[in-house]
Amino acid sequence: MSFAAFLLLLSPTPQDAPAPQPHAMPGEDPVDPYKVDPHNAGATPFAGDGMARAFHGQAGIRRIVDRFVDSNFADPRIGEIFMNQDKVRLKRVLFEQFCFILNAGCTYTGRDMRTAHKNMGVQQGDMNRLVENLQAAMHVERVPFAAQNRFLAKLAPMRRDVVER
Ligand code: HEM
Repeated sequence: MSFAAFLLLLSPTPQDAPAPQPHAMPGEDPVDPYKVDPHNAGATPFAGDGMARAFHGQAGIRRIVDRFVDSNFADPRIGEIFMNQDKVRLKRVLFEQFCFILNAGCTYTGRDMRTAHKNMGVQQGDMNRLVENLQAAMHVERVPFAAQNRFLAKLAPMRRDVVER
């Protein structure tokens, strides 16, 4: 038997394999189906390439998102909300969202903010803490302060879809 045929034997049959999620990366948990729409990102992108440059392009955005997500998971105040959530997916879609909004050349394929944060019980204090973690990650990447604040101002209105009252 050829090596390729042997591998085929080992692979799960189509009936066993869960339906692949469009856009998902290896290691992600499946999520309930939803419609992919750029509006799901919750904000319109900046014009021009100034913001993308301030964040050091896709590589810089990737570093910020990785650090930001890790700090949220490790956070003594809000880490509990992230516990048992899919970090692989969160890093991917959050990168897409930031990259899309910063006009750095990405499409957002994640869920809308209301659906993504439904029944999570997020309070205003949690949101403040998350913003502090984002500020710290942008600071490490040396994003100029004015650009940090322009970006935070884009995210601020999403509060109404994230925070529960
Ligand atoms: C403007 C503020 C926020 C933005 C832009 C944002 C963005 C996102 C995005 C893009 C996703 C992934 C959506 C998807 O999987 O399709 C997500 C999921 C998540 N967010 Fe946020 N988020 C915000 C605030 C918060 C806050 C304040 C918390 C809690 C302190 C939080 C906790 C989570 C958790 C735990 C998930 C994972 C949900 C899951 O996998 O089912 N988020 N968020």
